Amino acid sequence: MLAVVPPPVTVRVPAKVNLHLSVGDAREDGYHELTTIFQALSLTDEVTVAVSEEPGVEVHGEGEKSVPTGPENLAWRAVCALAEYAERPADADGIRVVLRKGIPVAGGMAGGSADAAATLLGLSTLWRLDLARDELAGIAATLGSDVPFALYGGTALGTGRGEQLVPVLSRHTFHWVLAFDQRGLSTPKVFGELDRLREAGDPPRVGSHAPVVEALASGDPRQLALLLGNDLQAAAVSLRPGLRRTLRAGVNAGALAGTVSGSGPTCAFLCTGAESALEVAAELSGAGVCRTVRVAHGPVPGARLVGGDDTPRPTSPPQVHA
Ligand SMILES: C[C@](O)(CO)[C@H](O)COP(=O)(O)OP(=O)(O)OC[C@H]1O[C@@H](n2ccc(N)nc2=O)[C@H](O)[C@@H]1O
Ligand SMILES: Nc1ncnc2c1ncn2[C@@H]1O[C@H](COP(=O)(O)OP(=O)(O)OP(=O)(O)O)[C@@H](O)[C@H]1O
Repeated sequence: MLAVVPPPVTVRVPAKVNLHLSVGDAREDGYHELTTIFQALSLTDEVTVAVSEEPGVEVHGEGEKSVPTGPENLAWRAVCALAEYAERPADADGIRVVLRKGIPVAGGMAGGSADAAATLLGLSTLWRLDLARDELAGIAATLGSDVPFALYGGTALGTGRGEQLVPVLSRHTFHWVLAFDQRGLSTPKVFGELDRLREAGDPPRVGSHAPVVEALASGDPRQLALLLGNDLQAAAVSLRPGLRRTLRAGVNAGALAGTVSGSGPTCAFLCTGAESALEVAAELSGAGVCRTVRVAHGPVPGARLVGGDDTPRPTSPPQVHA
C-alpha cells in the first residue's frame, strides 16, 4: 500500500523578556503565583517537524551541547502531549524534531518553552489537526508556565503561574540589547533562592503592573525604562553576583535601563532606538562582562509557520513511501 508522507513543517518562535515580574508566595503545588508582563522578542528558534524513519530530537546552534535530546526535551514532550491529545499515541514514534536554537539555553528567555510551543503548532499542521490556538494553549500550559505565551507572542499580562494570558496594547517597537552569560541558571533554583532570601529578610518587591501597561500604551521607552522590574533579579544576582557588573555595564554603555530576564542570567537592556541599541551592543561586547551580545526588538508575533501566515506552506511534491 502507498502512504503519502506530508512535507516537513518549520515554525519560527520568539524568546520572551519579562518587563515586569512580581512573584507571590509559594503555592501548595510548589509553583509561585505570578503577575508578569511578557514581551516577545525578535530573537528566535526555528523548529522543523517531519515524519521520519529516525524519530527523535536533533539540536543545532546556541547551547546545542547542553540541550537534552531524549524524552526530557520539552519539544519531545510536546510531541507526546499532542499525540495523546489527538489520540494518535503510536504516531509520536514516527516524528523527528530539528531545533535550530538562537535563544540561550537556561537563559531566562523561555527557549525550551518556545520550542515546545513551536512543536505544538508545527505538528498540529503536519497532522492536519486544525486546532485553534486557544486549544493548543491548553495543551501548552500542561508543558510549562511560559509555553502558552510563546504561542501568542506580542505583549501580554500573565497571571496564575504565568500561563493565564491577556493581551496588552503596545503601540511602539522597543529596542533591546541582550547579554548572554557564560552559563545558564536553573529556574527552580532561582525561585528557591528567592524563597530563601524572603525567609532571611525582606528583599524589595516590584510594585503594581498598571504603570507598565500605561507606559507600553504611550510607546515611550524612557517611561518604560523607569518601570522595568523583576522580583527574581535579587535571587539571580545572589546566585550569580557577576550579573551586577553586567547590569551596570549596559547602562554605562548608554542603555536606558537593564533588567535580568525572568529567572536569568540573561540581562536585557532597553534602548532609545535601533541605532542606540547597536551602539550599546558594540560597547557592551568590548566590556568583557558576558559571553555574547545580541540586539532584538519587540513585540513580535508568537509561533508562526515559516513561509506563510497560519496556512501550510505551498507543498513540495509529496514523497511517496512504499
Ligand atoms: C521565570 C519565568 O520564566 C517567568 O516568566 C517562568 O515563571 C518560568 O517558567 P517555566 O520555565 O515555563 O517554568 P515551569 O517549567 O513551569 O516550572 C519550572 C519550575 O520553576 C518554578 N516555578 C515556575 C513558575 C512559577 N510560577 N513558579 C515557580 O515556582 C517551579 O519550581 C517549577 O517546578
Ligand atoms: N528544547 C529545549 N531547549 C533548551 N533547553 C531544554 C529544551 N528541552 C529541555 N531543556 C532543558 O531545560 C532547561 C531549561 O532550558 P530553557 O532554555 O527553557 O530555560 P529558560 O530559558 O531559563 O526557561 P524559562 O525562561 O522558561 O524559565 C535546560 O537546562 C535544558 O536542560
